[in-house]
Amino acid sequence: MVASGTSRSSAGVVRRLPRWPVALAVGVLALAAPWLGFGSDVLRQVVLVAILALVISGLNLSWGYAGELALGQVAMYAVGAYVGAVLTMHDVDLALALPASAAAAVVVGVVSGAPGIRLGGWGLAMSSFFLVLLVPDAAEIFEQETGGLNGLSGIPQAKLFGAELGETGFYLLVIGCLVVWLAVMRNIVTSRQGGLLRVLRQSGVLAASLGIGVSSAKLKAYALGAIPAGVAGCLFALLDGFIAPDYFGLTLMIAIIAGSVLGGSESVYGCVVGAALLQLGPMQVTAFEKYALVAFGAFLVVGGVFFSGGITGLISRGVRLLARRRSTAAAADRRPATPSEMDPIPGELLEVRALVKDFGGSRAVDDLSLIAPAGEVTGLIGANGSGKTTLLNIISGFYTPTSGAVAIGGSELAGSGPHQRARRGVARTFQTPLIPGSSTVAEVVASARLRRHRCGLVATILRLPAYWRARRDDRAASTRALGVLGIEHLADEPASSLALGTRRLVEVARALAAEPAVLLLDEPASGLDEQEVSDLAGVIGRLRDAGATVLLVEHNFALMCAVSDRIYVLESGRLIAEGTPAEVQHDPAVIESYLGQLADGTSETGPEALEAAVSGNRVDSSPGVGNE
Ligand SMILES: Nc1ncnc2c1ncn2[C@@H]1O[C@H](COP(=O)(O)OP(=O)(O)OP(=O)(O)O)[C@@H](O)[C@H]1O
Repeated sequence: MVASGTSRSSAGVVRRLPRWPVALAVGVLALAAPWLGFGSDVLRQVVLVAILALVISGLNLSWGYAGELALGQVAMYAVGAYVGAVLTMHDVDLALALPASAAAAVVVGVVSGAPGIRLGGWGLAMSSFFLVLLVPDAAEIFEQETGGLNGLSGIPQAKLFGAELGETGFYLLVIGCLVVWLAVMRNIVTSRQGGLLRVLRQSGVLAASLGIGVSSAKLKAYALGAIPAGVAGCLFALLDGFIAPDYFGLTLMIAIIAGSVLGGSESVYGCVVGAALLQLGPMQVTAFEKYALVAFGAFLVVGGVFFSGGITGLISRGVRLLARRRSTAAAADRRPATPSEMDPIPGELLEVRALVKDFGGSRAVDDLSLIAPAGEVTGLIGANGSGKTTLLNIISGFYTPTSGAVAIGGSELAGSGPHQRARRGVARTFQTPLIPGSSTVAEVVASARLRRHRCGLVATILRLPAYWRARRDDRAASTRALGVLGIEHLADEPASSLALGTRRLVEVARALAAEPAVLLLDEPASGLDEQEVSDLAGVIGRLRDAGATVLLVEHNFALMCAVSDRIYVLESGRLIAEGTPAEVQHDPAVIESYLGQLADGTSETGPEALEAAVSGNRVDSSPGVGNE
């Protein structure tokens, strides 16, 4: 079953080297600091770094990993601080006050984030920005509890399980919270949930096509990021026994973004680096306060321009370079190895009935009916703008048809969105491969399994048996899918660094790993060289032989004729011909449509002429989901 030549590259080995032992060693060292002779001043600075790191890590989760810029961390930090302070003043133990602060931050995050996420685009960034502006007003409205603009003083010393913590105890608590949170975050981002976040960041369209409910997944990431902010707020309130709305303003918001960019927003431990740089650097200078906004803005620009990926990204790149990643990856990204056998694919009948799609006044699909049976390749050709991608977008649920129906296995899919269609078994590739930037090939393929064998957050964080089962299942499925395409040896390579042809194969492997009832291939040969097209033809033929239902949209007429059992021809959204490749090649309507009558009244026929005509019509872009 497994492809030959599958030895792992040294780059892959380096990528998989765990970083947590280094982080754990730093954590243990920090915990031991009170006994290593450091004075109160130093310990206080470490506490401030840890608190800032907690807030930044929440932003990293929603922005760095899930790609949703949310500026509300400061507001959730403030909520945690006020809830923690008020509860402590009412003699509530920290064992309760800390989770309550986190919970309050999550509630505020969800309530304020939901509308922003639903709005899409910059909706969350805008709504969370306004949330930060509301902090002083909220403090004034609840003046009796919060002390209003003058702040809240007299917050007593923290008690944990009834015992006063003292300076050392409080220090250990703060560092302990950071260590535990970073362990939780690491377990999240190195799991399926992490894969889900990366898919979300790459593209909502991709996420939906993999069966992920985009809005709820984004909201979950945002809510998760609120937890460390709420905890940090509670700890901050107890540090000096005083808080005021001034502490939670725009300057801190910019500082947090700068810390995230500098440390590395797509990194678990980058938050500590970013927080330490800010806290131990500019925040120490008293005169800095006056120019803080400008300075943090400058950090942001410098970080964004010179270290995309932040300092931790820089270190990772250095380590990979040491392992001579470039040469190894180049060697690995060669032609596919001998593919392994394909398991049977339980394809289902796809039916499109009298479909119409209007965009404003223009009709993109006009009364189109076709069937794609299991165990066959059904081809769809047509000049640019003839409605092929629109049809794929309707089948996969991204567009709602004006009228008509789509059915799989005899049951209609009316009213279901793209993620529901994906769950029903519709898998697709895209004209431009959608591959999350920082994922390995194996992770990209395994992302097709995110909706299967659900493994909850608790099982993921605590590494319960359900987590290991899901992980084994994912690995086996991606190994199988990559094996049948002959690219299993690339499993640990960064997927986005591969050549276009290989990325297309990775997309097909991802679709295959979803065990699709219907497989939609949108121009898979575009941009491939002759050898790659021939490899692709072999793969499509084997998909058909394994029982898959394949609907192939392609401009490469030779490939279309070589692999299709039946071809449908579109012109301006209407079906003008259908039949076997031989029938279509000689169909007068097709010849007329692509070639027109020649000057001498004759017409040129055959696949070469048609292919030339179709390719001649080709331009590279048109609007719509498929053209992302
Ligand atoms: N989201 C949209 N809004 C408005 N018009 C659209 C949209 N998507 C597609 N169209 C229009 O519908 C028609 C069919 O486009 P479609 O992309 O489906 O064609 P196609 O056959 O896939 O072309 P290509 O081969 O270039 O991908 C075109 O006139 C296009 O401009």
